[in-house]
Amino acid sequence: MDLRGQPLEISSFTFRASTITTYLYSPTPAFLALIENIQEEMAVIASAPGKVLITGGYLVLERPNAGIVLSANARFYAIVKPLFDELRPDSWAWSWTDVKLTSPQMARETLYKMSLKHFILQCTSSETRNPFVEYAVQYAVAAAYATFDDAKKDVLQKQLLQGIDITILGSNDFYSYRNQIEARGLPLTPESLASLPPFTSITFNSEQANGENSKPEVAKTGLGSSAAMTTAVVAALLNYFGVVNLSSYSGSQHQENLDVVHIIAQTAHCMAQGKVGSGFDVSSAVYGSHRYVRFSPEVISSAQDAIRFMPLEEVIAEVLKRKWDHERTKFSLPPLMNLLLGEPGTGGSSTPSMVGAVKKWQKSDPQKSLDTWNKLSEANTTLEAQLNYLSKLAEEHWETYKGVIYSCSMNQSEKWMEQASEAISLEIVKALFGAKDAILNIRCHMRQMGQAAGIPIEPESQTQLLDATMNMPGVLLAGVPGAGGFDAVFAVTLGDSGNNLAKVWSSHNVLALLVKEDPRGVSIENADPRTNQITSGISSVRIV
Ligand SMILES: Nc1ncnc2c1ncn2[C@@H]1O[C@H](COP(=O)(O)OP(=O)(O)O)[C@@H](O)[C@H]1O
Ligand SMILES: C[C@@](O)(CCOP(=O)(O)OP(=O)(O)O)CC(=O)O
Repeated sequence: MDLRGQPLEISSFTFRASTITTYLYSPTPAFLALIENIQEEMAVIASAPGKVLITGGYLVLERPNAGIVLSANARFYAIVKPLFDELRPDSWAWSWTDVKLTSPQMARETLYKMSLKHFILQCTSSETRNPFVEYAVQYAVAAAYATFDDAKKDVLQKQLLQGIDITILGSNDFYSYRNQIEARGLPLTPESLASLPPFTSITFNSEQANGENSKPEVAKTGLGSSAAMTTAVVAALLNYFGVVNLSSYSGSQHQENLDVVHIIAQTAHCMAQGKVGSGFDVSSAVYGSHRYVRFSPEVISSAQDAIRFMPLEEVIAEVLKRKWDHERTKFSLPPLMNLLLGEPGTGGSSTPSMVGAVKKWQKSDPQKSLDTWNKLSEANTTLEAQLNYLSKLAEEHWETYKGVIYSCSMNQSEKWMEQASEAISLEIVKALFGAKDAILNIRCHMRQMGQAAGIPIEPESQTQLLDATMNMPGVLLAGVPGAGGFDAVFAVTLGDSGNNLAKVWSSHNVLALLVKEDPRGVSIENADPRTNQITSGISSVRIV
């Protein structure tokens, strides 16, 4: 069958891609031509979620401390396709190709030349650079060369000579639109957020990133746009080249594919950031919600050194072979519980400088800092255990669980005990209190850590907001996610109580975001999100 010129669906590519892997061990020229054609026609669209780290801020930087990370329905999209329709006749002699990166929300278009020998990108337009995407492209191409045999390398070479056209789009939820909402005279409500068009232009923070309290370049909510962006680009490229096939959702092959995406995205993200963080954000962008224990930093730091004297292809081959020992255990919120985020309008924080301050404090006061860390670790473990116990109770006693959660959702916690009429419901309420006490302990030790390190981990303004939030009917947990600071706060609410909380937040100038938990990790999309109209605002105007 001649497929030339025929439009192909992603689903047919999926089938072909798996067939490609099988047949390339003995490819015929006709078969290679067919593959080339299919790949030429295809745009690959990948998406990866943002995150909220609800326990484990700072501690998760050190193994074996765990962090509970929830992925969000806020997603970053990468659309990858050939830049030129046809191979130019003289292209066989080229030692470079073209890469175009478009970020419509930032009104940026950046052009690069990529060396086909070293896979290094050189910016040829004067536009601002995007190191996350640059590393993602270089490492994904190097990963393809590192894993392909000669026949596949030939196909890849031709695919690269067609140029790479990358478009990146982040859901509105990654960014703060408070200023636009205010400028349009709209109320500070989730409904106003939902009325914004999908992939609205991003507000740049007015202050320059040079002062000590410098704000990030864009007004963001703290959902980890760089990790989701890097992961989406890596996944789209690896799928486009045929290194992985992310379209099949189950089985050990899928897990292996996800692991390859994780290694390349994590390595690219670290290099772009110039530091090796815990990696929970890239991990949740790849695997979705889970309990995370970090990888040993050496798996990447050795690559950072090797890059100076080894060809990139060999460095990446080596990184792929290393023992990646990050742990990811299934975790999800118990049923009938919802994640809610509230943006207090204080502008976001710079995480690296806060991490630096905590590390400095650990060095200067090892005894006390260890004591605080041990207490924090204990409280984190308790919260996790209580939530897991609630999930178990829900599974074993669904009707009772449902009844208790709904009645507690309409009451402040001081009245929760009254909702328990027999042994099982009492057990459920006790576990709710166990979780609530644990988050209060976590907050207390986080505040102590902030005071000792001289940084606002839970600043006074957030303390007031969180205390008021925890006193609202149906609120189980509230806290500062991740590193804390002035980013959006989180709450976990019972039943439908999140709607009421959103209203109360609005009346206190706190904007409830449209973000919900969505356990899905990286995935391949079958349509451009701009035509598909995928936004959390459209999927739900209601909060919970
Ligand atoms: N839609 C986008 N297009 C291009 N670059 C983006 C986009 N969204 C975020 N970025 C870039 O990603 C970086 C944000 O990363 P970072 O400061 O680590 O924030 P986060 O905590 O959200 O990961 C910024 O440099 C920003 O320029
Ligand atoms: C301190 C940390 O443990 C958590 C930081 O969490 P955030 O969610 O605040 O992170 P950013 O998205 O980078 O702002 C550092 C780490 O684990 O890397």
